[in-house]
This record gives sequence, C-alpha cells and structure tokens, in this order.
Amino acid sequence: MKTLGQFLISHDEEKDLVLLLERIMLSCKEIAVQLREGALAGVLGSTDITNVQGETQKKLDIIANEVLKRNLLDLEMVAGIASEEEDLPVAGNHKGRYLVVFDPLDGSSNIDVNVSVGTIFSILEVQSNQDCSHPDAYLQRGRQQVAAGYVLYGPSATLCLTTGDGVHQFTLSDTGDFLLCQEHMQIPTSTQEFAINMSNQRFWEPETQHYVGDLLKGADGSREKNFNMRWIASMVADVHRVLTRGGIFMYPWDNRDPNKPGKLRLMYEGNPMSFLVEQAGGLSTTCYGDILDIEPKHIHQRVSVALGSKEEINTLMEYHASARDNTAAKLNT
Ligand SMILES: O=P(O)(O)OC[C@H]1O[C@](O)(COP(=O)(O)O)[C@@H](O)[C@@H]1O
Ligand SMILES: [Mg+2]
Ligand SMILES: [Mg+2]
Repeated sequence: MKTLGQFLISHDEEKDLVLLLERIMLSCKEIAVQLREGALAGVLGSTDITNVQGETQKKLDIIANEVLKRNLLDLEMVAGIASEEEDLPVAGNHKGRYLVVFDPLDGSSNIDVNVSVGTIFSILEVQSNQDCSHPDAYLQRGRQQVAAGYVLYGPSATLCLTTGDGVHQFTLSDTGDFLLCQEHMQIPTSTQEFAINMSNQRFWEPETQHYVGDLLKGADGSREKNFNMRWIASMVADVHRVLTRGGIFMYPWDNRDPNKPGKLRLMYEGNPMSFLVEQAGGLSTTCYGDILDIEPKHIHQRVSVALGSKEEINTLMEYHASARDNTAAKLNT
C-alpha cells in the first residue's frame, strides 16, 4: 500500500506541496495521540478563553492549534497561516508560496464525550507581494484552493484529500504512515439520508422548513420515499459519512442572528469541504449558489452550507428557487 508521500509523488505533485501535506499529517498524528490519551493526559475540558467567534475554547482546541502552528510556520514554503482559533493570520516565510487555513479541531462539543472530531485544512497560493499577517492575503474564492482535506479522528484516523484530481482516502497505520485505502471516492448521486440539527427548525427560512418537512413525511409525502436522519455534530464526521455512502448535510441560514449568514465558517469549513464534495461528484451550495464561488470578505466569515448527493442538492435548490431575493441569499453573495 502506498504512503501519502509515495502517492503524491506518483501523481506528479509539486515537491513543496508534498512536504507541506506531509507536515500537516505529522501534526494530525500528534493531535491524534493527545486525543487518544484524553483524560489520562488531562487535556479534556474547557479553558476560560473565548475565541474571536465568541466561543469558549476547549483545551484541545488550543493544543491542536499550537501543534499545527508550530509545525507549519517552521516550513520554508509556508507564507502564513490562518486558523479558527487565531484572531488574525500569522505570517511565515515572506518568500513562501503557500497559505494554510485550518480548523484545528472541528466538532469541539464532542471532545469531552469521546465522539469523533477532526482537523480541516485548505491550502491556497500566495498572490503577489501580499502581507501574510493581514487577512486580505487569504481572501480567495474556494475555487482557488490548491488542496483541501480533513483528518477524522474516529475509530481509525482517516485522511480525505484532494489536490484537484479526485478525492483519495488514507488511513493512519500502526507504523505511523497514512496509507492509501481508496482512490477517487464517489458520492452516490441519490440518497435517503439527511443530516441537520433539527432543534433549530423553528428558526429556518420557510423554504428550508418546507424541504425538511417533506423529507420527514417520507413515503407518505411528495418525495414518495422514506429518509433516515443522522447528526453527529462534527462536520468532519457528518461529511465523511456523505463522502462514503452519500447523503445530504445541511447547516442552513437561520434567524437566531439575522446578520450571520450561517454557523459554519467559509474559509476553513465551507470551502475545503465543498472542494472535496465537488471533487467526489457531489454538490455544495448556500441554497442559492455555489459555496466555492463566494468572494470572501472576512477570514472568519460564516456561510450557510448544504452539501452532498447531486440529485438531493438539486431538489433542495428547487425548493429555494422562488426565494432568490431573500435575506439569506443576499447575505451570502
Ligand atoms: O452544535 P450544533 O448546532 O449541532 O453545531 C454543530 C456544528 O458545529 C461545529 O461543531 C462547528 O465547528 P467547531 O467545533 O470547529 O466550532 C461543526 O463541526 C458541526 O457541524
Ligand atoms: Mg469546525
Ligand atoms: Mg474548531
């Protein structure tokens, strides 16, 4: 079985990109060890620090962020990093070629209950002469990503990666290597499984209520088939299920804070996951347009997300087609 490095070299990936991806995986291995030891290492629980999103940081949010930051800023090809857990980006080598944007630990609310979490990353290329300690240097559309991926820390640690030529899956072995286990993952085009936090139902816009209402009616409603529901509350784990066996994952706009376009973050959640999903034959949308086409305005910008099986996303879009001028559409475009 090929290691990640062997696979990337055999696909003619640029040497610096290979080294960078290997360094991200080295970081993920360190994070996996901390997660495995959990309570034994005293790393569970919260801190009293609030991040720029207004969320209380877990001890492991900070540890994972520090591991990635330390390992990446050490590399010559890294011009800067931006993270969910950093107010502002941090500049690296001013001659570096790549910017790395990441969610060091996704699904933080699951850490203390020993449920799957993950690391999400997006790699961009520096545009000419930019100050990489400034957020503007990172504000590129999702379509400009050079690579994106995540590591899911579940029963096994799994990497799903794209460099723009399909999505490939690797599993962390006993020897400490990420070994190739599946090339060109494909999301089935149709599905009977959905993932959404139903407790927010009363806050959704009418089109989302209508769409999910019809899923719940199953074979007795207009969809004429039954749907199953899953919600892990770690985007990484929910998206991994979609990549593996199909489905639709949604964190739509809601009116709890009408000025926020959604809960999830564009640069280190929406964009990398959308790149992976599109590369695996699925679709990713705000309900009004492709996530990968959004011109970002802020590094911690939020976005409404619906991604997964092609036919299901197209159906969801039809429910929203009559409401293109509403608030949610305006907030995202
Ligand atoms: O608590 P909720 O509303 O179920 O939200 C869960 C969502 O929030 C997130 O945990 C946000 O990510 P972070 O843990 O990185 O802040 C997603 O992974 C997940 O899909
Ligand atoms: Mg997250
Ligand atoms: Mg996070």
